[in-house]
Amino acid sequence: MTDPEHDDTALGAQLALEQGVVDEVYGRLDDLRGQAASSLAQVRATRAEGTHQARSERDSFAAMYADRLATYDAVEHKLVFGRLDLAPGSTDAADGDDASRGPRYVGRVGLSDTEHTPILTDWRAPAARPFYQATAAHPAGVVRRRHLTTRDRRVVGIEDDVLDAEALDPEHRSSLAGEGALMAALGEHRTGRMQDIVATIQAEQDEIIRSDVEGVLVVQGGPGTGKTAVALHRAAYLLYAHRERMSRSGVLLVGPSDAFLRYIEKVLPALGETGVVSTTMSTLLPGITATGTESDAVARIKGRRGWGAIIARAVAARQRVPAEPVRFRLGSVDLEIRPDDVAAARTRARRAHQSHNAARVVFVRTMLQTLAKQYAQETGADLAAEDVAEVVEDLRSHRDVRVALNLAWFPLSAQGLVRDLLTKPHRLAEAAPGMSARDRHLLQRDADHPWTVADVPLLDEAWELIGDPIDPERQAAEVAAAQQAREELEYARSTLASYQPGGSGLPEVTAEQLASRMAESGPLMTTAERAAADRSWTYGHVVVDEAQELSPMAWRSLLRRCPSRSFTVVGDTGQTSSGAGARRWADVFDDLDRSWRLAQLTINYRTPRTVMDAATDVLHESLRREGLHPDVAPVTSARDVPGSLRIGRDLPSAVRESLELGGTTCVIAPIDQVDRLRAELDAPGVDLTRQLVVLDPVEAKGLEFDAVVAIDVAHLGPGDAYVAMTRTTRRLTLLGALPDGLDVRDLPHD
Ligand SMILES: Nc1ncnc2c1ncn2[C@@H]1O[C@H](COP(=O)(O)OP(=O)(O)OP(=O)(O)O)[C@@H](O)[C@H]1O
Repeated sequence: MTDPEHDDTALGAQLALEQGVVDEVYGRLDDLRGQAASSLAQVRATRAEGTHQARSERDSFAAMYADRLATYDAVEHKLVFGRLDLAPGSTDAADGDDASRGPRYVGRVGLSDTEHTPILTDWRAPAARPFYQATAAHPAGVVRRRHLTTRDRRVVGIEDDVLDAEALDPEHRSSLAGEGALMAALGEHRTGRMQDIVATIQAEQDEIIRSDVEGVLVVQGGPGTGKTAVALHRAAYLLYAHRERMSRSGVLLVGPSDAFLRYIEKVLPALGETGVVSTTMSTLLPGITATGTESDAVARIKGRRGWGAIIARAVAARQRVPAEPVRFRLGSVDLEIRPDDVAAARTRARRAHQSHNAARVVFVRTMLQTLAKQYAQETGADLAAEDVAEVVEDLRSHRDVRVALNLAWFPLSAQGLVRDLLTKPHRLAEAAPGMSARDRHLLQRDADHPWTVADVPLLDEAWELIGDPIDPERQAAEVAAAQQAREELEYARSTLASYQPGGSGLPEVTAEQLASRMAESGPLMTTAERAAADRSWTYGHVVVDEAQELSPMAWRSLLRRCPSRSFTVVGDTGQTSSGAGARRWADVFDDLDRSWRLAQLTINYRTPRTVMDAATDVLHESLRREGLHPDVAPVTSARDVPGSLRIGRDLPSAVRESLELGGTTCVIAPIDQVDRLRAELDAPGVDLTRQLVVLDPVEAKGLEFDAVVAIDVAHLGPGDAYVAMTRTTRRLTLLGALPDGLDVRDLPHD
């Protein structure tokens, strides 16, 4: 028989014991923070004297200490959340740690005491893995796993999983206590900002987070299964486990919307990581923001695979051999630009395998030399090298030559080429002879139409083939910058050792990171900032969220950003709303990367079971009606909430009652109603930190709210209806036209 009073005392004693450990860890964090602050103050107080080198060194170290301070601040919340008790004699190959050293504490970062003894294990370290992976069937030497719940710096709860009950001594057995940390996290009110899940990552999620960095990993999972959370934690894990490679090349995260990027922006910093470039497809290319809209039919045409060949043909069409010789006069000599010579120069330039604009230099040089030879033949002179150079320069500046060579090999820009294709029917017909006249007609638009998201991969394709606009000054500056970067890396390597504080528990700063800060292009520019500004940057890893929305052309663009094909792709083909998006992952990846692998997530941590089951019925009904067969696996909700699904009476009362639950409420409606509803409810824009927002289903992708009021779900496509119905953590109220497939008999009507 259990004695409640004894249980309380035992729990109190355990809480006090854990508080002691947590205090020590925070004490160490405070010390390190103090050290970093004083180092920063010291560096800042140093007078920036003399050379550029000395100044940039000072700035770089100042930035490094400022970064450390920011990291210490970011990990403050829930710094310690786990404890592993290992069976006596069990050793861990990862760090040689063994049970005799006492329990192992797991937290956001790794910390050691002043004697260099580890006091906190980084959640990403191999030694922390059993915290997420150990089960009763496979305890991995763990006797007990303890979840610590802290508020501010206070331990307020403990919860134990006994993995090896045999090995537990009676004293330990009586100390088992605590509410489910996971359920507690799931039950919290939403704030409009995603929180990390580091304290409660589940085994199937951990498996994906730590999966091998190489290759394309596709994670399919229904709504709320933690795909976004897993993708972000995987990015943090890879930055930790492959720091050298990732700090040099960076990690790119592609999300569905700016609102989504704001929603998740706090997660990686809270995991101690800031070096990730976040973007949407609309802003993938530096200097271009796609704000235009267009019909789904047009987006679908633009998303088709064949555009690589179409754009290549459009570029090749600007490398032309004239039908007739072009005659001109240089001084008193008659010369001609002959079709055969142009054809030969064109072949030579094409063989250089460079972009159009870079190869143009080869073409022009070849043509000028050919014409200089013709000049020598015509004059019968045996020209010395300087004379040839002079003739070449005269030819280069000759107006007729310039015009003829431009016509033969036109200097292009990606924007100009794509705009021509979309606004000049003859250009598109020439480049896309296989496209139907109807599709070509659909694509045509006015020249001042803003870029759309479906244009971005076409622009990228063109940019790849055409290269940057020709700018000799910039080319020279790039060569000089590359030389300087090499020197700075050498310098950073040689000086870094003396500055590394050591024993801080934080990842060491690499020479590459330091050198990148010293770069002339801006002493405080990080790898991430430089990567974001450079279209041709190739990343160490790319994470793509809501990946089901991307077209085959968008995938081509993204694969270009990481030729080593290290990708984490998360999505749900049941939620696809773009006509150009994916219904089956094999259709996307079999063509792009044969070695792609699939992982599945099956537990919904967001949506109450009643709501999730109804959403699934509606999805299946609408897919059946539309004859669609996406790969969707069944999803089970981790919990239910009484009264979580209801039919509303009218908008004001549905919104009022939703807001009364506390936390956030979102009204989701077909796009043509959104403006009116925003005005009516005084909820303008997409500010997720407000208590009430109005969104269309595409804007709501990836987000979640305490309560959702979904209007006219019957008028939404299958993916959009599924998205709208699965955004809530507590209550879904349906208003207006109800979707087919919903069993309304037992539902409460307001
Ligand atoms: N292991 C976990 N511990 C605590 N919370 C979790 C866990 N896994 C997921 N969650 C929570 O569940 C919710 C849904 O997660 P997330 O947004 O990552 O799902 P998703 O699969 O991307 O959803 P969707 O496809 O519907 O946008 C989030 O609030 C997330 O914090």
